[in-house]
Amino acid sequence: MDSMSFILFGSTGDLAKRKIYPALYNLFLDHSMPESFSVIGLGRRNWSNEEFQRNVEDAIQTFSRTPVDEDAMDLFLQSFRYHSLDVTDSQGYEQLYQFVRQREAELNLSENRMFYLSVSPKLFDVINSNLKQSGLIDTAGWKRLIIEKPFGHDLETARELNKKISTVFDEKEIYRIDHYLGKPMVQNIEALEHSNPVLQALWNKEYIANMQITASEIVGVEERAGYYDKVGAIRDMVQNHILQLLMMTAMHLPYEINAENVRREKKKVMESLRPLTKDDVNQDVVRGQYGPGIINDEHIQGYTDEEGIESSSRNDTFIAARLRIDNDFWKGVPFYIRTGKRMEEKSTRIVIEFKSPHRQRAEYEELAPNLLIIEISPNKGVTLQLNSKNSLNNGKLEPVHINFSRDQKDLPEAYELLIADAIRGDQTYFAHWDEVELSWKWVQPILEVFEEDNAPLHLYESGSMGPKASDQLINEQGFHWW
Ligand SMILES: NC(=O)C1=CN([C@@H]2O[C@H](COP(=O)(O)OP(=O)(O)OC[C@H]3O[C@@H](n4cnc5c(N)ncnc54)[C@H](OP(=O)(O)O)[C@@H]3O)[C@@H](O)[C@H]2O)C=CC1
Ligand SMILES: O=C1O[C@H](COP(=O)(O)O)[C@@H](O)[C@H](O)[C@H]1O
Repeated sequence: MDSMSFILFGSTGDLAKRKIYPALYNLFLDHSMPESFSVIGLGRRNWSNEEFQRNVEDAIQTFSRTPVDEDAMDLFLQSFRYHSLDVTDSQGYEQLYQFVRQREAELNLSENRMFYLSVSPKLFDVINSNLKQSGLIDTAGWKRLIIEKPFGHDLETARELNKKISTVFDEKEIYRIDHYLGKPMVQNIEALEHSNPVLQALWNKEYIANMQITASEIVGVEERAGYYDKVGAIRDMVQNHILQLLMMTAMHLPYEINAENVRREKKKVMESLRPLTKDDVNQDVVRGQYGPGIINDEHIQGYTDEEGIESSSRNDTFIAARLRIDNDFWKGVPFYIRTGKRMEEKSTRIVIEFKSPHRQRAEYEELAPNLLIIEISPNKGVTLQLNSKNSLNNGKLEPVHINFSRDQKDLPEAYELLIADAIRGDQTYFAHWDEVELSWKWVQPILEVFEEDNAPLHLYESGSMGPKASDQLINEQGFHWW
């Protein structure tokens, strides 16, 4: 693996602490970091190297999935240095450049530089311009950019951001993080289909009645009122994570799994996704907001009573939608998605409901459908629902479940898998610009209808599975949510 500098903008922030340091540490333990590397943490605060290293160690103690090994930790931290920089100050980049080069010389590193933007999206642009002016990107080795979400606020701002970034980094150098793509069970979808001829043969419109993607959360807006009230579930979850799950599930399997092929097939899914007009939105999309309720015996206040949220807020904390993919594989198969906060359970899953062939025998009429359930998080596993005779119940046909689940703690975290891929230069599980643009294009009419407040806002009880209108949406085709 190439030696490299990992230049982390936002190294004193929440994401770095909860996800990035634990991921780097586990990769280090796993020998998935280059033999020599330098991590340069950036932020405005005036930390010494020792303070920085102590913070990194504390973060790993608190958030790593594996226990800390003191010897390994000491070795790991030797690569970490802190450099104070206000990213809006263009003068400061010269010093940063000198510092990066100094560490490259000390550690005898090749000039491979990974720039990780773990800062507010407001700063993406200024960092990008300042990198362009500085010598940092003129390297004899590779340069790569890992960029956090959200990538734009709507179609237009996403395009502007991409245009600017593209003046500094080539598409092959841009790693847009969507942490759902790093989840092991999401990366398993294509393997499941590829390696099981039984599933491969059934994975199409002939055999599938509908597909359902659910990402329900128990948590509410938490401490992110300022951010969340401006974005809602549609931008926070649907435009990125949910549409990525849709692409991963619906893409036609390429013969060879590599970044180019997977991204080409995902793009095709988005190109075939039937666009919504603003008039369609009320038919195919349900907007909800949580009201008060009870979760785990605890009284929960409604969204508009949360700190930092205006009592008049019409923001969406829940979205359900019906989507159609107009290609040869999926024509006629409805895809249903739903996501929301303050729901009954935390669960991200994909459920594939198979068609029931015409029945000859009356006893088969009441049969449950066959289902393939892919549990993504927090449980990770696959369940197949079949029907079988129960000899303890007069030979009645009843649904049975064949399932396997992975031991949760052994599985790498999404950030581990994604950072490892970026270090190796593998873009398969990063969002290509085409996917991001097509996703914004698809959600744009919904954003506009919501902006104009031209869609009902259905209140749902905290602790429920969303508003009744979401059940009605799926009932229209004779289905229900699994
Ligand atoms: N936290 C999370 O769980 C998730 C976060 N994200 C994304 O990750 C990114 C970072 O989020 P998060 O860590 O939560 O944010 P925080 O607010 O916790 O951290 C922001 C970081 O930016 C630095 N910063 C702010 N202004 C400047 C400046 N002018 N110059 C230099 N550094 C600056 C801060 O350092 P200092 O104060 O020292 O200047 C701090 O390190 C965002 O894009 C967010 O959307 C995505 C998914 C989940
Ligand atoms: O990106 C985000 O994702 C989380 C949900 O992620 P998960 O891995 O816990 O399923 C969501 O809570 C947050 O609002 C959103 O910004």
